Amino acid sequence: MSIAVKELKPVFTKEEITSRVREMGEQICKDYAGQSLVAVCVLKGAVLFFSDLVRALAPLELELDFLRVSSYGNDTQSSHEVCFKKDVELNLRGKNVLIIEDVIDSGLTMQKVKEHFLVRGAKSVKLCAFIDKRERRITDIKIDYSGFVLERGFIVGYGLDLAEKYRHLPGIFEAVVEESNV
Ligand SMILES: O=P(O)(O)OC[C@H]1O[C@H](OP(=O)(O)OP(=O)(O)O)[C@H](O)[C@@H]1O
Ligand code: HPA
Ligand SMILES: [Mg+2]
Repeated sequence: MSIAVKELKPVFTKEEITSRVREMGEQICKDYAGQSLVAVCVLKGAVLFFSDLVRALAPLELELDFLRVSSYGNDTQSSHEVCFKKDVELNLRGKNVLIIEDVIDSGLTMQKVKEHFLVRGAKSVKLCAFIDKRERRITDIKIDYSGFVLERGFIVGYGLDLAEKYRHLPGIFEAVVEESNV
């Protein structure tokens, strides 16, 4: 199966993203005032959102760490197999963990990652996702902080990829694709 991108339709501009990230940062700072926190970036997709958001959390006592999981490969559909490729390095026992993710789609990735941190002894695990995409959800994962809700559409940019492309774009776009068996 090959996937060709026919068009990139603008969904959120760089300015809309910046303003929403600032609001999310203010809310998280209020909620965690006086507490320490480990912010975990879920690589690769969350890398741009993470680096913007943590700078909006400057008043908090924060540690940063990175996890790498993958389930989409080069496709626009989840393989339903969440493959852990790199674990966090900090000891999470007794810590407040905030998972920072680019998109929740089926919810499978976050279901597995949340369970993983609870097993590692975190005191609390909350989820912050920039895009909450609803149509393909098959879990009842709770998103504690979400940037924007979308019903459908495979999106790219601001860290999100299609077959590793488009992650570097500062805005978010819907990739209109054509699939063929050749
Ligand atoms: O809710 P789900 O259906 O599980 O989809 C969401 C996950 O899929 C993407 O990761 P991907 O497997 O593409 O890896 P990547 O972050 O390296 O792009 C995205 O970054 C999320 O981690
Ligand atoms: O819409 C999406 N775009 C990019 N990666 C994704 N992973 C799950 N959903 C998406
Ligand atoms: Mg991806």
